[in-house]
Amino acid sequence: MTKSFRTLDDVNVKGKRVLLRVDLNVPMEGGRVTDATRLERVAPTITEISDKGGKVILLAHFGRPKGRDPKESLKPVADALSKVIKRPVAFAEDCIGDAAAAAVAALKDGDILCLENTRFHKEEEKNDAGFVAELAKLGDIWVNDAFSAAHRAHASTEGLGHKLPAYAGRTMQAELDALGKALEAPTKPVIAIIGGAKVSTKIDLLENLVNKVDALVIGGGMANTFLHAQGVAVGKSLAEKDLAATALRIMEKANAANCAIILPVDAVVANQFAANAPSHAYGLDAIPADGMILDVGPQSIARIHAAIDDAATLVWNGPLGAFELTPFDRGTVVSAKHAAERTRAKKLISVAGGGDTVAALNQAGVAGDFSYVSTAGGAFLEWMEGKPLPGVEVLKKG
Ligand SMILES: Nc1ncnc2c1ncn2[C@@H]1O[C@H](COP(=O)(O)OP(=O)(O)OP(=O)(O)O)[C@@H](O)[C@H]1O
Ligand SMILES: O=C(O)[C@H](O)COP(=O)(O)O
Repeated sequence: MTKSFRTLDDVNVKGKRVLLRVDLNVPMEGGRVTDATRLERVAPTITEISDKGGKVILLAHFGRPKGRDPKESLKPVADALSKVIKRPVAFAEDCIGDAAAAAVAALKDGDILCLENTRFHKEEEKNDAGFVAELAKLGDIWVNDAFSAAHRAHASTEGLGHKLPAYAGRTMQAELDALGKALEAPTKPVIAIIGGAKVSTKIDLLENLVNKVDALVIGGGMANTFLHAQGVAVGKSLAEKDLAATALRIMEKANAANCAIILPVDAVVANQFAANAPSHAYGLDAIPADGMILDVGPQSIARIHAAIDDAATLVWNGPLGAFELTPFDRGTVVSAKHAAERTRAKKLISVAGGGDTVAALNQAGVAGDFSYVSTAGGAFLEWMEGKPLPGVEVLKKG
C-alpha cells in the first residue's frame, strides 16, 4: 500500500510523550499470558521509540470489563511485555487522572510506561470527547499500532487521532502493507480460502470477496450450506439450511463477477463430533443420512492444491474442517503446508488471519512460512468485508 498516512519516519520522537495504542488483548490463563504473539508484534515499535529517546506511554484495552475489574487489569500483561522486550515497563493504576499524570511526569526519555486498561472507563468505548481530552493531556503525539483493534471507533483507537498529531506504528504499517498486497493491489490471480463453522458470520465477507478474487474456495462447516443449497444431502452435518437462498445468491454474484467458486467434491464423514471418531471419505452423492461432514475429502484437497498452484496471491480465513479434532484437521493442515511450500518457493504471496485460522496454521507448523499472518480477528474480518476501519481511516486524514 502506498503511504497515505504518516509513520515514525515522519516525526522526531526525542523527548516527546508518545501515546502508543497497542493491542495487549492476549489470551491468559491463571494470570499468565498463554500466547505472546501480539506482544512480540508490537515490540519493534516500542523499542524503536524508546531507542530514539521518546517517552513511550502504552494505551490498551483488555477483555470487555464492565467498569474497573482487577481480573482484567493490564498489570500482568505489562509484566509479560517487559520480559518480551527485555526492558522495564512501568505501570500506572489508571489511564487518566492523577495516577496517570504522575507516572507520565516521572518518565525520562526512552522510558516505557503502560497505563491501566482503557476499558475500565465506559467513556473509552463511547469515544467520549471529555475522555479523549483527558488521554490527550498525557501525550504530545499519538501512534496507532493496533490494527487488530482498528475496527473499534473508541477513544484510544480513533478519538485521539483527531486530537493529537497521528502516526502509524511499525506493526500497523506492516499489516496495512501486507493486506494491501493481498486484496487492494494484489498480484493476480488471487484466490481466497474461506472456511469456518457458519455462513451467517461471513456473508458480507463472501459477497465482497467474489468481486475481488479470481477463485474462492469454500470449506469447513459453511461449505455444507452451499452443498445443501445445490441439492446435496448433507446428513447430520452442521448446515444453515435457512441460508440456502443466500448461498445461491453468492454463487450467482460470483458467476457474474467471473469468480470461480470451488466447493468440496467429497467429504470426510463421522458419526460424532469427537477426536478420532471412526470416519470415512464419501462422494457427495453418498453422504450417510446419520453422518456428519467434518473435513474436506482427498479429491477436494487435490482440487484446492491445484487452485493454489494457479494463484499468485492467497488470502485465507477459516479452517477447512473441524481442525481441533484429529484426523479432521487433515484438509486444513495439508492445504496450509501446500500454500507454505508455494510461498517458500516464491510462487505465492500468502496472507492469513482469524483466531482459529492462526491456531490451525500453528498446528500445521507453517505460520512462519506464510508471507503474513495477521493477529487480528474482528478487524481482519471487517477488512475482508471491505469495510473502512476507523482506527486506520483516522490515520489517513493527514
Ligand atoms: N465441517 C465442520 N463441521 C463443524 N464445525 C466445523 C467444520 N469445519 C470447521 N468447523 C469449525 O469452525 C470453527 C472455526 O471457524 P471460525 O469461523 O470461527 O474461524 P476463524 O474466523 O479463523 O476464527 P475466529 O472467529 O476465532 O477469528 C472451528 O471451531 C471448527 O471446528
Ligand atoms: O482481540 C481483539 O480482536 C481486539 O483486541 C478487539 O477486541 P474486542 O473485540 O473486545 O473489541
